[in-house]
Amino acid sequence: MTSNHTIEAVRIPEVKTGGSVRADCSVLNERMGKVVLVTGANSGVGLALCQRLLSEDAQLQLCLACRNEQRAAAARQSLLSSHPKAHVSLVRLDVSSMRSVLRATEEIRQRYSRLDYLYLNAGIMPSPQVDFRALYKGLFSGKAIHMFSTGEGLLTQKDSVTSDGLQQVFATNLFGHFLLVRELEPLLCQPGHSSQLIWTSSSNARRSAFSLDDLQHKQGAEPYSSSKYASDLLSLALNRRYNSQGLYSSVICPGLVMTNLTYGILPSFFWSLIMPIMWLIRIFTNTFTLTPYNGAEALFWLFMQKPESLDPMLKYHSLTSGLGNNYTQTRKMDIDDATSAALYEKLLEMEKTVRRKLNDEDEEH
Ligand SMILES: NC(=O)C1=CN([C@@H]2O[C@H](COP(=O)(O)OP(=O)(O)OC[C@H]3O[C@@H](n4cnc5c(N)ncnc54)[C@H](OP(=O)(O)O)[C@@H]3O)[C@@H](O)[C@H]2O)C=CC1
Ligand SMILES: CC(C)CCC[C@@H](C)[C@H]1CC[C@H]2C3=C(CC[C@]12C)[C@@]1(C)CCC(=O)[C@@H](C)[C@@H]1CC3
Repeated sequence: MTSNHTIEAVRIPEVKTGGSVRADCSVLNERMGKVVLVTGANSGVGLALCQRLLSEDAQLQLCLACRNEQRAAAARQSLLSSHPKAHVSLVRLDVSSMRSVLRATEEIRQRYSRLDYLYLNAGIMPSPQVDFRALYKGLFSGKAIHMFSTGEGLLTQKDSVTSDGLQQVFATNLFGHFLLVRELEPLLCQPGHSSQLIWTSSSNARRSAFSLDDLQHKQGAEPYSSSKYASDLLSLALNRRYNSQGLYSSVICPGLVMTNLTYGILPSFFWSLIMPIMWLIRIFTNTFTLTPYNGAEALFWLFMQKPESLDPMLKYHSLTSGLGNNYTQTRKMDIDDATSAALYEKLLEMEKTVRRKLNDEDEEH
């Protein structure tokens, strides 16, 4: 990781007109009625992002794409209780099921004529196992900070297979989102408009966990790291493919955040117990953002950027200082065009196979 840049979150500029203060119209008009779709919006970082977006822009058309109707309705209710006039709609989407992606995107295409932001945030880390021996060794290795900010060498997961015959982690964290983007292309690539794809990746993404010969990570024990590295590569490929049509893709890492995902690693009472230690570690790494609000910092920061100004080789990290101040910092990703293009080709091939399989199944019934 090289070239770090710290960036403060910017707010809509205000201008004084005849004694009254109003928001700069040129900026505001650009944002009015923007359509934002967030996957995995019913909890954690996704829900915190939605709260922050509505506090920034009351005119947003926000669509929460979630797999569980009850949890989605509860999230919508909590957003409406703090923003009663907000436009918040729901769409049922299980990103790990390709049939669900096709059904949801059909509905989204009927509902909206364009999409300004697509947050690809839903993600899983099933049955995580912590290697406590590696943790103990890491403490005295001189690489403790790196270990705490990336979790490198500390975690393995147990994967399973979906009804489409795909690896669950790959299908959820990457492939379902890839198909989502492909299906929503007409809404994202509108002449005269620019749109943003924003992936919730991770600093746990590691080149050595990923292989072009085993895209789905069937053979390893780190499907999470592999899927997040694949999302970094895919984001670059999407930029190469779609920038000329006004579509821009970026990746972020929210830092270590206390959410359902981390409560799957260690129980919530244990995290609460070691909270003072984590505040202490935060002083040295700033990557322990800990709350969903803090973790959503980079997602929120990107919302306010001109996408043309973003560098496709950088990852945007949410960071929180020892004093609790949030900021976004960029770090260069360990990715290259050749691997990214090769992954993209393989995903297109896989897409064809999946579509063929679904068509065959439809014909059989
Ligand atoms: N927490 C952390 O420390 C870090 C998290 N991240 C990433 O942040 C993202 C958000 O996770 P986080 O907020 O932490 O955890 P949460 O578990 O709180 O949020 C994950 C969200 O994804 C949804 N989701 C999972 N599987 C599917 C699916 N098949 N279809 C649709 N939605 C699905 C969940 O829905 P449901 O409620 O139905 O399960 C939930 O809303 C993930 O991509 C994660 O990898 C990255 C780095 C660190
Ligand atoms: C005293 C301690 C803080 C003990 C906790 C040890 C480990 C369980 C954590 C140390 C670093 C953590 C970490 C993650 C999970 C939990 C740890 C390994 C992540 C891998 C979670 C998901 C992500 O995407 C990463 C950004 C996290 C990196 C740090």
